[in-house]
Amino acid sequence: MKTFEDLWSELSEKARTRPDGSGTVRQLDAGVHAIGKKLVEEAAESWMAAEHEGKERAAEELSQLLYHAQVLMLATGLELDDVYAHL
Ligand SMILES: N=c1c2ncn([C@@H]3O[C@H](COP(=O)(O)OP(=O)(O)OP(=O)(O)O)[C@@H](O)[C@H]3O)c2ncn1[C@@H]1O[C@H](COP(=O)(O)O)[C@@H](O)[C@H]1O
Repeated sequence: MKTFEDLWSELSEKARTRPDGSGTVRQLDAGVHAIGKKLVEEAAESWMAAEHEGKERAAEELSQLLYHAQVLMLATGLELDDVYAHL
């Protein structure tokens, strides 16, 4: 099973090597504003799923929220430790 740190390594590598067909590269090219909107959308979908759609759907939406949080971190030039420092 993939962890948060595993995903971070994978996305960092995608950002560095920019492989064809990567959705992450597409999102990074779209910029912070577009990524931020996607993050908010996934947050709302996570909330709705948790309140109305059950645990499995909530887990699915929350995984997408975590993904988009990492994309925003990459777009902003943040490292995991920069965020972990505030936990
Ligand atoms: N975990 C994720 C992940 N979670 C969410 N998403 C993106 O978020 C979208 C979900 O948004 P929605 O629910 O709104 O679905 P949608 O409306 O079809 O999304 P849109 O594409 O229209 O924005 C998906 O379509 C993906 O674009 C993800 N995209 C990629 N990953 C993982 O990231 C890694 C790198 O992916 P690539 O960069 O695509 O190679 C791989 O391990 C992937 O599994």
